Amino acid sequence: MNDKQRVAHFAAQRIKNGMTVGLGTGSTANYFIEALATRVVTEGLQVKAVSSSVVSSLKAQQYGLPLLGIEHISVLDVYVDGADEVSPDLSLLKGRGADLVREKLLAKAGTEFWVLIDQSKRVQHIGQNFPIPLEVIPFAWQMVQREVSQLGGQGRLRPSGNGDGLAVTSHGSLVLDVIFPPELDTRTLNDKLNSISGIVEHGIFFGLTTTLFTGHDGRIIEQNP
Ligand SMILES: O=C[C@H](O)[C@H](O)[C@H](O)COP(=O)(O)O
Repeated sequence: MNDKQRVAHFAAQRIKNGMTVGLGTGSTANYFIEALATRVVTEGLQVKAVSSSVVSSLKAQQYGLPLLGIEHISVLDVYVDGADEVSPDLSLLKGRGADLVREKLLAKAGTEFWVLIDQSKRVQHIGQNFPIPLEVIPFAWQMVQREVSQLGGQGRLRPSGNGDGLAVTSHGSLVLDVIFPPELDTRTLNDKLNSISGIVEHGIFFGLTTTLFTGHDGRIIEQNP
């Protein structure tokens, strides 16, 4: 078992009977879905799941987890997902995939938001290893690019996987991957990005994590903000 599998398994043991659980997207979220489904089968655990992407829906379906459509809920007991970066104040960078909109909606709808990572995701500041993904309304991308450049951001549209087109998210947006000056603190950047018209959603998850579980050398470290 690697650290991602171990942390996913650990979090799945924390789910209680009757909970509505949001399922994240990515390899760690997939391990969590598998571990949760195993409890449903072996222990008769009763849960309802809401998925953040087509991929996690398919995974949940494959394991027989009962799914609710996101349009049918307004609140969750817990949302469980991975992250691309986590800073010491438990801010996150997410969105290397294409499911940012649903991921942030579910993170906000969760009474709790559990973040599952291995040690490689720990950073000193958000944006250290990856640009910040901004999901933008396609016709507004140049206006958004101009606004972020006034904050010192250097952005380019994300190419599609094969490189001969543009990446389109599951929400139908384009993605501007933007590198911001490191001295711009996460809270300020989060506030500024929230206020730019044309940005549908962005990859900074500020003040949302309720518990961080880190798998590190076979141990689980649990932290609250
Ligand atoms: O959009 C992608 C999500 O933010 C993932 O949670 C993130 O990329 C982490 O993925 P993984 O668990 O595969 O490292």
